[in-house]
Amino acid sequence: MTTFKSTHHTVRKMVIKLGGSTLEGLNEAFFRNFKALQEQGIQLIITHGGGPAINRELAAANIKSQVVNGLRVTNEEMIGIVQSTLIGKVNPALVHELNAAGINSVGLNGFDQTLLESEFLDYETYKYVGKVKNVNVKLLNTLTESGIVPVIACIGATKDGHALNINGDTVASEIALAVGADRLLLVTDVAGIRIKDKFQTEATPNLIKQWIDEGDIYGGMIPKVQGALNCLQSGIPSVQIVNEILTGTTILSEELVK
Ligand SMILES: Nc1ncnc2c1ncn2[C@@H]1O[C@H](COP(=O)(O)OP(=O)(O)O)[C@@H](O)[C@H]1O
Ligand SMILES: CC(=O)N[C@@H](CCC(=O)OP(=O)(O)O)C(=O)O
Repeated sequence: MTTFKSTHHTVRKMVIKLGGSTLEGLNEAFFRNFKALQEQGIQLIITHGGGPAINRELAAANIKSQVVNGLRVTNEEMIGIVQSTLIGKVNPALVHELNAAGINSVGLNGFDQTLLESEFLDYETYKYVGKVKNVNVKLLNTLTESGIVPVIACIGATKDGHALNINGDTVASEIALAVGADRLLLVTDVAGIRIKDKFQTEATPNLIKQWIDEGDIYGGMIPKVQGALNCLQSGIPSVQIVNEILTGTTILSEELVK
């Protein structure tokens, strides 16, 4: 587990991002611990990715994709597949699992009450990839204050109704910032940042910059650490990159909610 900064504080709002790599392996302990956090009065928001599911659907359509700085270059042909996979398949499957475990959840994406108002990030380089301009915090507050967990797919919506592909880690950090979360948890398939075969327990902005420059952090880890830094620099007390599956440990342990 890589902790960017750890202070003892009371957590009231927490954003948990479930990487596509983790979605098929959520276990009973995850749901149990999630409920324990809710019972302590912590308001929870889930965001998710779905990279592996998107890869499968693109392969089935014989489309190859390219990743630049950890972001999938998404052309016009691909955005429809990304949108239908995340909103039509990955999101309802996760919402079903949560509801079946007794966690009241609703599935959302950027179009719902303009939850994620977005713009093109850089059309030349990434095509239909977005950046978040505004988050509908009121909608999220209404749900969380009613004990409902918003489960958000990482699709943004432009003012004129285009769907844009946004990396799941970016959405998670933007939402954490917008709602003023006390903690952001990025759940993935590795137990934190690994540099030359050693997991880093702590990371600083300077080290991260160096690790990216030297190629020790690459691919999907880039938007993760960038999102984490963005949150820390804007005052979110703690961001952690954790792995639920490989370590078999309880990720939502009591230590996290002190
Ligand atoms: N320094 C690093 N430490 C750990 N993982 C890294 C590092 N650099 C790149 N990665 C890659 O990032 C992956 C996690 O990102 P990603 O595949 O996007 O996961 P998720 O679907 O959970 O968002 C790891 O499985 C690993 O292949
Ligand atoms: C722009 C961009 O890179 N979008 C991501 C969205 C899904 C995602 O982030 O999934 P993970 O959480 O599994 O990485 C993609 O197309 O793969």
